[in-house]
Amino acid sequence: MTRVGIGYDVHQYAEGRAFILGGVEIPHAKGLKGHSDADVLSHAIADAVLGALGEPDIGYWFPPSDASIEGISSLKILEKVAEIARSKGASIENVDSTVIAEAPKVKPHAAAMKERIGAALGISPDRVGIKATTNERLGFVGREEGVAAMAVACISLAPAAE
Ligand SMILES: Nc1ccn([C@@H]2O[C@H](COP(=O)(O)O)[C@@H](O)[C@H]2O)c(=O)n1
Ligand SMILES: C[C@@]1(CO)OP(=O)(O)OP(=O)(O)OC[C@H]1O
Repeated sequence: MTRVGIGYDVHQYAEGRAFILGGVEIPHAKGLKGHSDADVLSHAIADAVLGALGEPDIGYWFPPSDASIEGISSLKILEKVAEIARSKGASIENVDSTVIAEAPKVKPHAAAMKERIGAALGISPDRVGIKATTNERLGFVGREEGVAAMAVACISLAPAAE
């Protein structure tokens, strides 16, 4: 049986922070704000997989109130999500995503992101889709106040786990 899930996340730009997306640090004048490394793409993908698994969202597994996870790499979050999938006898078939950002350019880094996300999820990079678009300068993304990401995931469940 296959199941799908959807994820969405937004992070604000912040001075003095790294810009980490899909586990890759992209050189940029501003980074993203968060309790974690603020990897908006990995968070959307994590929620998509958790949704497909019928599990609670990222904030349940990694509460923003937990001081011990301050600055956590979101690749660790994806590794945990993959572990949850394995524990339920589920295979992650593929994930697809879109980053919505005026800057920086995502495309030059997409191959590296696919490698890192794939490794964290335990799937081949060719099962990780990463696309990007600007918001044509409209809204909070257009004003460069923040970055959004959306993702979908497809998983298959072994018959015993259905
Ligand atoms: N942050 C971004 C935004 C866009 N791209 C790439 O540019 C293409 C054109 O984007 P438009 O919003 O102008 O249609 C888009 O298809 C992406 O390939 C990007 O890399 N990073
Ligand atoms: C992983 C967490 C932990 O605080 O990361 P944040 O950086 O707070 O990011 P957000 O996407 O707002 O919520 C997810 C959180 O659970």
